[in-house]
Amino acid sequence: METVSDWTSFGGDLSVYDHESETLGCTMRFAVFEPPQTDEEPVPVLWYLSGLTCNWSNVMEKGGLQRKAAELGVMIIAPDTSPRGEGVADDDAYDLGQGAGFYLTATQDPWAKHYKMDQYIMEELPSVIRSNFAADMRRQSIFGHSMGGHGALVLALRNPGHFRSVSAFSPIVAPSQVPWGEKAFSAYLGDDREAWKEWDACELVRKTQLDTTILIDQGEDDQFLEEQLKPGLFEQACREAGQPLAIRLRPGYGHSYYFISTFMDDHIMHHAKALYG
Ligand SMILES: N[C@@H](CCC(=O)N[C@@H](CS)C(=O)NCC(=O)O)C(=O)O
Repeated sequence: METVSDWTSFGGDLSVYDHESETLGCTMRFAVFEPPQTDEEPVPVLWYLSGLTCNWSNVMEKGGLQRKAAELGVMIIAPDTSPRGEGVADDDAYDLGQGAGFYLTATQDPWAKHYKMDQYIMEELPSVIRSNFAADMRRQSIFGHSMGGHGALVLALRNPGHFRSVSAFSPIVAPSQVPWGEKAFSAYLGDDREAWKEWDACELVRKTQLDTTILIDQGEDDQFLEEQLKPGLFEQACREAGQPLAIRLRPGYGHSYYFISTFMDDHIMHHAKALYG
């Protein structure tokens, strides 16, 4: 693991690292915000998964998470959104390939060789965090934005009990039914739509419910709301399955980090309550 940058922020430490990922077969960059409490004892961990085109920097630079995470003693990890590098399959479009890993294991060429973001987030990166930081890995939660909201919901629903809480800003909740998801899943998983169900929050929640209320914030003026996000589909699936869900529509807000940073404190408080409860 190699340190790329290291800053003091709100009494804590915000640092960026490169490491060789065996799972993904490339060098990966991630950021960690360590709250000041890590000087005394290991603290719980909150994973933040970003959206299309993003890397570690979007949420760390624009999400406004440091003050609340420092106050409440939560470590935040911001991984990248896909495998990266010259030898890694890519596409010219912003919504496929590098920057658009969709937090799944691809089964189709040329993607299958490197695109295994779920394994990276669930197994390899946690072991890097456990070995190098004062992290209490028995207490983990997850949240994310857009494609990363999809990632947070899907990873929590595929691994019930692993995360103490899950939340999302403007998540892609039904990738099998919207253009972003249809494009990515066709490429990564192939044409068999049965295989898509394993990576679709609306499908997963019908089979598995979580023992925690899922929190979602969604801007009503989000340009992607009607075509790509469709939170009503998840609301209906949760209602039918008996999954507790708190979904809050926010008038006037869009899809950007101006929206995310507005409600960031709420989400960190939601997770801290579960992590310290
Ligand atoms: N049209 C946009 C779509 C991508 C987009 O809106 N990405 C969201 C996540 S789905 C984002 O967080 N972008 C980076 C940012 O706002 O910092 C682009 O090409 O960048």
